[in-house]
Amino acid sequence: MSSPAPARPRPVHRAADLLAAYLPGSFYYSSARGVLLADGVHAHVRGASGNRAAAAAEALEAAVLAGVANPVVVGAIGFRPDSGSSLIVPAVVRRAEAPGGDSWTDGDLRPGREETPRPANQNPWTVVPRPAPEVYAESVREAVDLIADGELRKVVLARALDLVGEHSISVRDLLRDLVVRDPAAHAFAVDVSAPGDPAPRTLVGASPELLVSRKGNVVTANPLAGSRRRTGDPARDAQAIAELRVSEKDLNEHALVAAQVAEVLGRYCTGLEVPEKPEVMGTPAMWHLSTRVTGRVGPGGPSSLELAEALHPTPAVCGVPVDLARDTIARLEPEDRGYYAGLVGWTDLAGDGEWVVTIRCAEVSDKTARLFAGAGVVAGSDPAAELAETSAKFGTLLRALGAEGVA
Ligand SMILES: C=C(O[C@H]1C=CC=C(C(=O)O)[C@@H]1O)C(=O)O
Repeated sequence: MSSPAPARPRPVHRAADLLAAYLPGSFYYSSARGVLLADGVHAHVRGASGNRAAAAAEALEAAVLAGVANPVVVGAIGFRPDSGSSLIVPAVVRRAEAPGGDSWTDGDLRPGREETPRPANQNPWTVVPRPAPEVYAESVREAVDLIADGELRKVVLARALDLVGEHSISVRDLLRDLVVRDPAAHAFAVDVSAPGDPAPRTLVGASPELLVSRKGNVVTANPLAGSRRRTGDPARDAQAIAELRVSEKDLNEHALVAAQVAEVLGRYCTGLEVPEKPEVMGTPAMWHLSTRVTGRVGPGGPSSLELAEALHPTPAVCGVPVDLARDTIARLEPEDRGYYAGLVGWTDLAGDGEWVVTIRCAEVSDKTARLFAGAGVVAGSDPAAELAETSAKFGTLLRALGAEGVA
């Protein structure tokens, strides 16, 4: 057996250089905390649902013994327990830490001097909604009836848009566009190609929702639920924010997520802090109710991936009670979610890492992009409003693809 490689100091990289260095097949992840760009595969991490943190820990230890310095596990896990996962120990990892420890200025992440982002993927698109919008609205109506009748309290129903272009989609340009438009988002690109795929498949997106991060002994989660479209018009946006703060329906929808996240983290953390009332956070496309939950874990405590597996799926993407919500989703949604509503991120040997909820994303393969967006259905949900909310959520990806307004 070889002895562990001595820890080497990490070279310093610029965030913008790492974004520019992304190539198809790389793993890219950026957030307020830093940028991680990974290339090549040292080892694949297998493991069934609920067991992936243990498989990741084993793979990291084996990587150290094989001489990999500072190994990490990176990748994505699908929505359903039997969905695929794409987790690896990469051969090469380059990182850039955010300058102040926890936030970027726009300029840190911009690859060039370009001020106004313009979609680099100029494709004439054919758009196919799955299902048709009226069928989605009908399924929301059915879910509202189920909620009125029985045990189901919340279910998140999603719909998909398939965009087909005339030429191949550049994932590199799409990723760059997403990062430039919203440097505060958790932006990612993950190769999720599976055997038999006719072309490489990449999961790419800009999620606003931190499932969980661990940095040293500090654990943070940032559940979101309860939404309004962001229009860019100051008066309408101020009204949307004011409405969101007092909407009983949205506060109830949000409270279910915040309570589940606090309950799960409470099993692992001490000193849990859960603000009493949510705040409103904004992305370029949406306003969301947001609760930032923090706590601490002891030495040898759970890794970020163990915490993420315990939290997944939160009622931000599934529902309450979870099994009934999952069954309802399987029955009412015509398309398999794949990686949408799963998790994307990284974890290291010390257990540090960051995992986000896989929303505001697309699976891209050659000329096609499949986008998903969902909305939380609770008592009192209006099918037309939930449909409009999913259209607004598609905005993040549609703008970056130059296809705004097709949803
Ligand atoms: C399920 C999605 O968003 C979640 C995150 C924020 C707000 C949500 C909502 O208000 O329904 C959703 O729970 C999505 O973007 O596809």
